[in-house]
Amino acid sequence: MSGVLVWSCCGPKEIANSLVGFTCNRGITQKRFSRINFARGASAFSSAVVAEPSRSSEERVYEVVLKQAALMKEKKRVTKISHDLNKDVHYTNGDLLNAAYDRCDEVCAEYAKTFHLGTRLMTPERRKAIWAIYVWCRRTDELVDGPNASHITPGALDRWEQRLTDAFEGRPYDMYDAALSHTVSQYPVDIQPFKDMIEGMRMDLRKSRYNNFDELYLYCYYVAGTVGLMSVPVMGMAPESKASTESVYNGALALGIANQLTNILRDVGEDARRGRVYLPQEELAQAGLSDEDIFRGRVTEKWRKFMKGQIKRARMFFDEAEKAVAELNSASRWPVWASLLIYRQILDAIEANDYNNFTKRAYVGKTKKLLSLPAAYGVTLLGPQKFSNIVRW
Ligand SMILES: CC(C)=CCC/C(C)=C/CC/C(C)=C/CC/C(C)=C/[C@@H]1[C@@H](COP(=O)(O)OP(=O)(O)O)[C@]1(C)CC/C=C(\C)CC/C=C(\C)CCC=C(C)C
Ligand SMILES: [Mn+2]
Repeated sequence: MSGVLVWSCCGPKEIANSLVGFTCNRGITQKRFSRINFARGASAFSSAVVAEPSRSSEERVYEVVLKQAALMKEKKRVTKISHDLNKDVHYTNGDLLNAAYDRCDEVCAEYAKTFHLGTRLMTPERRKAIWAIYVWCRRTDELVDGPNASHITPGALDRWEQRLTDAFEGRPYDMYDAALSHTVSQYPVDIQPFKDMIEGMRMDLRKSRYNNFDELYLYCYYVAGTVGLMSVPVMGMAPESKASTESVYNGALALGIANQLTNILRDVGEDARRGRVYLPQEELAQAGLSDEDIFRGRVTEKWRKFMKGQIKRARMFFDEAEKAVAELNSASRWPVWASLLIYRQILDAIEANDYNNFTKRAYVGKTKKLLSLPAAYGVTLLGPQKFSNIVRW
């Protein structure tokens, strides 16, 4: 557990020290080791740890985190803009830009009602930027998950990436891209997490099994951790925050990972019907389970025990994220708390379904979702500790 604390609370010097510690430890971070041990038991993983002399996914992702945090501190982007976006014809026409953001607003309201409601407390400029990022993410996800998914090739993803670069360089292709183009000209948002999300979609095209948690972690970073990294520069940190920018980025990354792990645990049956098993093969084997058990879809004692470990690990990522939310700009905290509280309840719903995630979909009902909004507001105002002392939840 101490490793987890190191991960989220230390400053750059301690992080650097802990990374040095790693190298001496055959390239395995104490953080990763502790995190996995916490959920699964040390012996189950020691062989995987020794057998992997190269850098772990967490270390590789952590490098991106450091880079993004440095960029936010410098308040500049790496990608060179070919010209001043604010002088560009697209942006001098305020009506067109407003229309572009309005379209993002509509998509967001349609696809993610509660989240959309949650963004209402953000400043108008920030919420428009978050909508633009949301829409780009949603469209990217739809490429591989939507109705045309079977036609999507690596070439199509390459073209999508080229379009992304164009948007970042001030050459938007359509209205939604115009909103994104404007957003990235206003906030220190870097292109790397966006490219990484597309990489996650490529991974989905070529891979349907994950050998171990290290592989799954990388996938989760690509498709969801990236969302956290994209959002922080827009949400902003609280001016009074004493936390390091790196620790806030780590929290944002953790929230993305937690959400994606939850998503995977919720969708085990649905994914299996599409021939996909995201659960780490080595962990399944360690629990005496295999793909066959998943395709058969019977809730056994072995399955329950296995799921308990997986849920525990997802909750650890949520806990890690929680610590960072309070460091965000106060106007941005509400939607983040709301999304955290709602998504975390999916894990409770899996438990309430007696771990039957083969044929029963764990979901958070409308009422619970709506109740999460005032709860999130309460936590935003009081902080999680004081709030839970007042309300038992
Ligand atoms: C306030 C807030 C939540 C802001 C994020 C807004 C945003 C840009 C969301 C984009 C989400 C999106 C469409 C991602 C594409 C890939 C994807 C679908 C990932 C899965 C999301 C869940 O969607 P859903 O349940 O609809 O899944 P299906 O497509 O139906 O399978 C993910 C599980 C991941 C989403 C990840 C986040 C919302 C991470 C949010 C983290 C932050 C906003 C950082 C907060 C900062 C701190 C310091 C904690
Ligand atoms: Mn999806």
